[in-house]
Amino acid sequence: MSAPATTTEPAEAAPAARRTPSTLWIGRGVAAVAALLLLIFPILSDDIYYQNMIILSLVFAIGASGLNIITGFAGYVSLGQGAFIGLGGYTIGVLAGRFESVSPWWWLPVAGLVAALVALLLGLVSLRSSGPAFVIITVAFLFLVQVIAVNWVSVTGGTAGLSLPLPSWDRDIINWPFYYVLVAVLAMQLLMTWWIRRTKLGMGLIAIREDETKAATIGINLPVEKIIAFVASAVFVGMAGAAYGYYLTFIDPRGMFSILLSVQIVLSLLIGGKATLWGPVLGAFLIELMNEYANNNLGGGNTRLFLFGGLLVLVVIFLPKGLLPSLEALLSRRRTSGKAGLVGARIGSGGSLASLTDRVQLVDRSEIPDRALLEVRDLRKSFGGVRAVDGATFTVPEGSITGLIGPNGSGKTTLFNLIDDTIRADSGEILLGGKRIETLPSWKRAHQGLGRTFQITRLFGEMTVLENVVAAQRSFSLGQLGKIAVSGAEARAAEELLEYVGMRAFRDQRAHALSYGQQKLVELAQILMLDPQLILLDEPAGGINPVLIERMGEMIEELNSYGKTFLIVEHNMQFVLNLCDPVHVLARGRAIASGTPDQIRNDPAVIDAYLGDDFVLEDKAASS
Ligand SMILES: Nc1ncnc2c1ncn2[C@@H]1O[C@H](COP(=O)(O)OP(=O)(O)OP(=O)(O)O)[C@@H](O)[C@H]1O
Repeated sequence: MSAPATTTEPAEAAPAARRTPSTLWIGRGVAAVAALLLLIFPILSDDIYYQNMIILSLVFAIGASGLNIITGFAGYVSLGQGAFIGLGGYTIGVLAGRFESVSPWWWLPVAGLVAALVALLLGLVSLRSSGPAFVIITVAFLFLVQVIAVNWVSVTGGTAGLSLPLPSWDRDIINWPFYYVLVAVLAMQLLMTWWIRRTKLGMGLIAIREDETKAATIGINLPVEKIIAFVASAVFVGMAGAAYGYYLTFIDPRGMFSILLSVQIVLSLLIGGKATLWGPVLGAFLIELMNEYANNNLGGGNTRLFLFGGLLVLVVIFLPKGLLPSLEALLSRRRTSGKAGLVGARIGSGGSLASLTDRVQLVDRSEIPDRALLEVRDLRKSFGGVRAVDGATFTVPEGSITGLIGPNGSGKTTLFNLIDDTIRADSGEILLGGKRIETLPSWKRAHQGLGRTFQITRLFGEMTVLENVVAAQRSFSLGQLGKIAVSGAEARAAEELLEYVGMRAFRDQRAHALSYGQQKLVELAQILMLDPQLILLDEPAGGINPVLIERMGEMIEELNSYGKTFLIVEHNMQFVLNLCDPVHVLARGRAIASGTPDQIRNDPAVIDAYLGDDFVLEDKAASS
């Protein structure tokens, strides 16, 4: 067992993406003071006006922090978040009216459950739509629940609304229970957000936001993770809605399902900063200040819709990241200005596979069965009139490094897309280890042992290098999703793989800051996290320097010596012919030749369709 070769020491790094301990502690200090002030405010001041303002801020903060999970993390923008406040309000309103002897507080968890169930339905919709279409659906959803509340008069009271029981406690502390219940719900919401961000689930959601198709190829179970995110984004919001409804003592459909409430919640999130823990809370308090200003000085009512709608547009254009991330970026710029950081740092010389502890299964080559690991049978895919893959049939023997070559546009990348379900085939069969996989979604194919890199790398740009690797999910279980990803065993395995590809020193850099060659290495580490049986590499030597091409070749050979099977698309003929056996040649979407590198070199059909006479002359010159 050889020791890992040394890499660029992490100590040299000036990680831009990671917060320094001082910034972290300043942030924690500010949050602790704010939380303390929030807790003692009703004791310090009995001013009902300010208590009311804080209560509304807390409702916005819970709504925005819930929204953060689907919008900030998973990238699904919803303008219907206010509906969950309304649903919570109506749950308590209806139940408190029916069961007068029961304290209304008991209906809070029920309100959370109702919101969660409705969110589950919205989550199901998200499986079929995304982007602007999804935003429109969420607005329609908001109006739909409002229409139901208006028309289901026997339950909701229709436009006449519902009255709730008046608080039974001392008038001196009339707001306290509402205030502290909302503080407690906010604390639970924030705790859940903090926990999700640290888990495999959180990594999966951010990966979905960054590139949903790619996320599926690294084993992220899109349907389940999205639905969990939707439910998590609504459950505490429903509870907050119930507390808010009880606090108002009267609810009606116009107030509880107003689009203004949803706009204010979205704005709170966008102004404070998506995908941050405290951004939505900061944003909520700022929005409530503006709310009060608009009510007192601008006439309230529709003026507020005009004000907040306009503000929404301005924030999207001029403050797309929100306050907290912008502040963090500013501090990071000041901290790193004039320092070289990792720019130009050498890629590490890499470690040894044998030093990896538990992630990659090392196989004795003599135990590899003599069979085809991948079989592609009569696969077809057309784009309009273009038959990109037209009856491709070939096999990849287990334990081989198989090459797939062919002219530009011959269908190689499309074939990869069909094999990993980035695109669904029109017809044909794909077998992995003897099992049909052509009807499985991408993430299930990844769990069956398929890993794939892309011709133009597709890392998750806003995630750090380490997060990119740790996001990959080898299998699926709810227990797996709850695993902490940013530290512990998962992070250790990812670091080992980064060490192996020579990129450990870059672990805290955001992926978009890496060079193309560095991204290729991280993408390789990312799919190794899946411990795949079959690795599809799309142009691994394309666009990188000769030293890295050599290192890439060495890693492929070493991984292969430990039992990994490869299918490689590559235009660098020397790279393919030195490394691969067998080699398949694709032309016009079908395999026209297969054989050893020597057979391919000398096949007249291949020379005619792809290699050309120049290649034959150059190849002869190189070998003489
Ligand atoms: N999404 C798409 N929509 C329409 N046509 C497509 C799409 N993807 C691929 N094609 C077409 O299918 C054919 C095969 O493309 P593909 O990218 O698979 O070729 P390739 O062999 O990988 O090429 P290269 O070596 O240049 O990467 C091309 O004619 C291409 O224009």
